[in-house]
Amino acid sequence: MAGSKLVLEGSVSIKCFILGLSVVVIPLIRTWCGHFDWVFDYLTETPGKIAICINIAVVNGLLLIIYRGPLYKVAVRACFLGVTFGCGLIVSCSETSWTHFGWYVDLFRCDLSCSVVRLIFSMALTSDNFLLNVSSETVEYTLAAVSSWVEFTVEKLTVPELKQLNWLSFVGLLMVLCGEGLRKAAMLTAGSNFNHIVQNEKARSHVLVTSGVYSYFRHPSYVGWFYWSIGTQVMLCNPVCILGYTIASWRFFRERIEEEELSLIHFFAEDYVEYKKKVSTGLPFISGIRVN
Ligand SMILES: C[S@@+](CC[C@H](N)C(=O)[O-])C[C@H]1O[C@@H](n2cnc3c(N)ncnc32)[C@H](O)[C@@H]1O
Repeated sequence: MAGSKLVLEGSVSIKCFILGLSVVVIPLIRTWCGHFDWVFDYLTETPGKIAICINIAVVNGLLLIIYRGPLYKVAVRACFLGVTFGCGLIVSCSETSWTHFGWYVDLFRCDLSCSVVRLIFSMALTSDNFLLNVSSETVEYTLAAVSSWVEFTVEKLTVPELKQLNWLSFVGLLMVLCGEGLRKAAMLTAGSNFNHIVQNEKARSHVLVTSGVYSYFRHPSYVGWFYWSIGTQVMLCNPVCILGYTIASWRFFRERIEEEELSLIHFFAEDYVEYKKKVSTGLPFISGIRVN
């Protein structure tokens, strides 16, 4: 029963993501008749904006007719991710000084819309998995994202040359891709033992994972996430947010690791203590919970 719900929600989210992504067709139709470099201009011109608004309204109307209740929530979120991913793609492919911002939007969307990967892990694919629900952590996440957009825009207008450091943006892109790769590798390795909410009670099926990426770092997904978040700001050449994200993520993971390791020692006792002795957390200056 739960399995069929999972497959249904998974297929709805994929279909709606693609439906939202259809936004890329609008400037492409015009591009086939003209030059590519005005694709971005088209997005910012009034006819382009109207065409995109009409596209979104039509798609949303379709979703309202087709889906009801919780399935509509899944559909509308997946579609929203598709639309923003599509807009990011258009900006990334255009000859504009906003290209790096387009990369950022797409990589950010990729992270949020990893419903396909989550399907592989057989996790419950509810609207929670899009990480767009309002919880205190999501508010902080949104604040962090908004401050990076504000910094990017302000500096782009006041010190535009700072946003043209292509080599730095490539370093950031590399950090984002490697971080995301490590995080996904951790999820794949841990399988059903990987839970987005730190567990306080041990499930019967929960076993200690020490192989694969877990043999290099005790917290590979947090290592990946840490460098992914800083990488997004390096990519945007945002000096203030690079510092802010580094401090905020470091403090967040230090606390989270201590909380998580307390439960893990409770669950696996000596086995975890032994594992802790052999493998480091992977995060700079974070050693995890102290064991006497
Ligand atoms: C979001 S996952 C993060 C896992 C790990 N901290 C990482 O960075 O890859 C959190 C869940 O993973 C579980 N967990 C963490 N390390 C584990 C391990 N080595 N083996 C099995 N479960 C683990 C914790 O009990 C927690 O519920």
